[in-house]
Amino acid sequence: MALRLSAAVPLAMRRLPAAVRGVHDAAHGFHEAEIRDQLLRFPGGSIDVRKEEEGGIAVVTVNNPGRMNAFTGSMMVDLHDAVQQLERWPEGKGLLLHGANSTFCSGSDLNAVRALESSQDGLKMCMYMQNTLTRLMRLPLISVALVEGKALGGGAELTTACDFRLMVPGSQIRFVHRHMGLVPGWGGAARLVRLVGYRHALRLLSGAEAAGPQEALALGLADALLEPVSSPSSSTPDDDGGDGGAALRAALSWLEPRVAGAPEVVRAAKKVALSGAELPLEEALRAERDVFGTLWGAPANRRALARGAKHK
Ligand SMILES: CCC(=O)SCCNC(=O)CCNC(=O)[C@H](O)C(C)(C)COP(=O)(O)OP(=O)(O)OC[C@H]1O[C@@H](n2cnc3c(N)ncnc32)[C@H](O)[C@@H]1OP(=O)(O)O
Repeated sequence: MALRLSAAVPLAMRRLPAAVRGVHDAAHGFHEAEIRDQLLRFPGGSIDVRKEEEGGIAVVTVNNPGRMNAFTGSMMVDLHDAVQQLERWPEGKGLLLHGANSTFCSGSDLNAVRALESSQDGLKMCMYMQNTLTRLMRLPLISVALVEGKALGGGAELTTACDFRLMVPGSQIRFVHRHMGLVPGWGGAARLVRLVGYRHALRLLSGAEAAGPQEALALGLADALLEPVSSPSSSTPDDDGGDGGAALRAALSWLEPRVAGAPEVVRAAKKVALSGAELPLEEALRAERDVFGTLWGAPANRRALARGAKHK
């Protein structure tokens, strides 16, 4: 019973206010409304969100194919709004992030980069994107980046904000920042180190090396190599009839079994894993206890007991 009482305000929610908090706020000199207005002066492309209510999966498309899905300023704002929308989707379980026209994303739109050349403007954009990608990472959804074609610069950073990366043959993740006289600024370096370890991260960053599927798999940067099979009679929305649609279907097939079942259970799995990744051990244990307390004896747990579930 004590567990149930303490679960009334789960520690995980207090310590990981995942749904609403980024990293930077006014105390750090960051004023979101101000940079938002500035970014909206660089329009083009869109971030499209399609929620599949029945399966609880949202498909998010980075859509600026004329510029290899580079991020314009308005797309940065769109991504922020998409994440905010997904934070307010209690039935949501999964997120599939991909690029239009079978390529992932070529990073910042270089036209916007040139226009925002002062270091102050660059820092504001950096903090805006760090906040958005941190909130994306902390969504209570199991998230997957489907990498087709190239994920370059900020595009490579974006993949690291997802829980999993799936790659197709010929695709690559490449932190090209060094060639632009930069380092990652959207949180990509910090997340890359956590994914592949310090040495591999430093090698990928300092050499601006492209990681294809095999290397990415070996490093633990990618989680699976998809071998999409085209099907002319697909019913997947947004299916272009080519490999893009096939890759999307293959990625959904990978994700669906991982988000099967009751939303509260899937979301709880994400919460405890995230607590383990982000918090010191004792806090993570307390957070895990609190999340556990919300599920023990709850409907999904009772249904499983009633059916006498076996796990062969
Ligand atoms: C956070 C910091 C960062 O993101 S720094 C990294 C910024 N990104 C880059 O430097 C990528 C630059 N682009 C490239 O290397 C190539 O365009 C890549 C993506 C490899 C594609 O090559 P390729 O298949 O030959 O196509 P292409 O060069 O003809 O490009 C097609 C059109 O797309 C455009 N494009 C591409 N990337 C960007 C970008 N990041 N910003 C703005 N526009 C971009 C190209 O300029 C080209 O446009 P156009 O057809 O010439 O009008």
